[in-house]
Amino acid sequence: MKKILQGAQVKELDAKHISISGQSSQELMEVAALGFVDWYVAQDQFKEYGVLIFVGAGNNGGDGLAIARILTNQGVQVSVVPCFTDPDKLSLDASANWELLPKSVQLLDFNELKYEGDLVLIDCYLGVGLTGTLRESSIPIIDYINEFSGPVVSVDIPSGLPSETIHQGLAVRADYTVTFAFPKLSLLLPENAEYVGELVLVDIGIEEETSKVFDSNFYYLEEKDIPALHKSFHRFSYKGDYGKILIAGGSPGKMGALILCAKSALRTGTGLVTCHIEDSERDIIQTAVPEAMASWGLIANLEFYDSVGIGPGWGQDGRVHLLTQILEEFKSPVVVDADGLNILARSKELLELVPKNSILTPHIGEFSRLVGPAKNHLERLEMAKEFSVTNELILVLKGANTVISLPDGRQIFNSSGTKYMATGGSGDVLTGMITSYLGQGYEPENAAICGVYHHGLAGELAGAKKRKGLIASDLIEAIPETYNLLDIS
Ligand SMILES: NC(=O)C1=CN([C@@H]2O[C@H](COP(=O)(O)OP(=O)(O)OC[C@H]3O[C@@H](n4cnc5c(N)ncnc54)[C@H](OP(=O)(O)O)[C@@H]3O)[C@@H](O)[C@H]2O)[C@H](O)CC1
Ligand SMILES: [K+]
Repeated sequence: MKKILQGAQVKELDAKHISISGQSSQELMEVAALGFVDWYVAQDQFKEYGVLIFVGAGNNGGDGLAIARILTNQGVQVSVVPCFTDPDKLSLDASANWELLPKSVQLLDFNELKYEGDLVLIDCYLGVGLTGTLRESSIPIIDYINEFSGPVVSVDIPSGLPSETIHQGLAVRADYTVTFAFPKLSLLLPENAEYVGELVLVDIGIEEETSKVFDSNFYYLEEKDIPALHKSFHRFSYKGDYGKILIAGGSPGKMGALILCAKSALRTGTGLVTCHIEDSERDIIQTAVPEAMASWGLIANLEFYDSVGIGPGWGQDGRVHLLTQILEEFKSPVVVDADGLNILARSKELLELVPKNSILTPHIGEFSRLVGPAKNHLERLEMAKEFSVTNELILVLKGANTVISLPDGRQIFNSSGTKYMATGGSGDVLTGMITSYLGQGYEPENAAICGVYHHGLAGELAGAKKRKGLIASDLIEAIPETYNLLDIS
């Protein structure tokens, strides 16, 4: 899994990579530029466009000059706007790429900018080398980029955006940010979403091993990390091997949440699902999910189950005794969501009963009730880490880049998902998936990671077809497709 380093560590990371690989820094810049161009030319929406590249004096500008050359050689019409006064002051690698710039590239003076036709503006003005507050002289350049009528693509980071913090001042507001090696932390903070646009990560061949020595608790979860975390089953496996799970949830008027949770657990691969419900609701569950069983009253034989999911659509009144029973009698990790979390938030004694390594899946509102209100996402991340470490629990903080906080202090940002997943029942589906993996015998950490990643991927697959018409049931239908896509059997 990729580590998320600080912007200031990029130079050290490059230096370490260069010493290990024997590649020069200019070659690394070339790899980055080629990676960008590969992504760019694959974008159908830009097919008929020329490009206007804003280039700064540092290596971000160097990337831009290399991109200008490569795109020109591929037949794209390229103009460059040098945002520096003296080419002699360019960084070493930027200067080398300045010399290599084809004569056919038009150089445009920023103060006399006039252009015609459909253009994509590529922002290679400032990268992670930005220090302190933006200088006066940068303001007109960034203002210009933000007033540009066409699409804006920022390279590595939107110019003016610091790489670790929440930003409120002036910075490029990009439609796309194509970042190299690893996503900078600021690109993952919801408060910065207006600057970042759609985030694309381009691998530049720096081995994960190289970043091992750097100090960071933040990681970025990608598709390539997932297959190795899955357990494999064989043809003699029987339904008991796939896990027997109990879901305690649902209440009159909120049976839908439980139904979604149970169905998603089945689609994730669970062999036997039992729903613990109120007596009055048994017809609903048996009709809606014939594959599931139902139980009611006190839970008779908790030891029969491999995992327990608690909370979807449950309500809080009259549930405390049942939650206490589960937490006291079920000694293995459980999954707690929704009203299960709300009860824990009210009763810290119950929180202490939650088995170690259990997985709690709050959205921001539930997080704020359970852990406390945060003034921003950075503070929330710090609180989440502290909560996980202190209580030895796994906390899945749901959002655009869901963050999994682990008891050893690591925090993993998920990369899969789509905006279309912000729909009722999406969280219930996630609970079903994580409970399912836990019941299949996955380590709790892997259950949380696989659940979160496949949930997001199901969202991408369903979202590609249904867009804003996506509903939670579409996510469930797309779970099997995620196994096909990742070749997981
Ligand atoms: N491993 C990788 O990810 C690679 C990244 N690459 C690219 O390199 C940049 C980082 O390049 P660097 O040269 O360190 O710095 P930048 O180009 O981002 O920025 C330097 C210029 O910014 C000016 N600057 C600094 N602070 C301010 C400010 N507050 N206001 C305005 N301007 C500022 C600085 O000016 P000076 O006068 O101080 O020199 C420089 O002009 C990374 O983001 C990637 O794009 C590599 O190409 C490949 C490997
Ligand atoms: K930039």
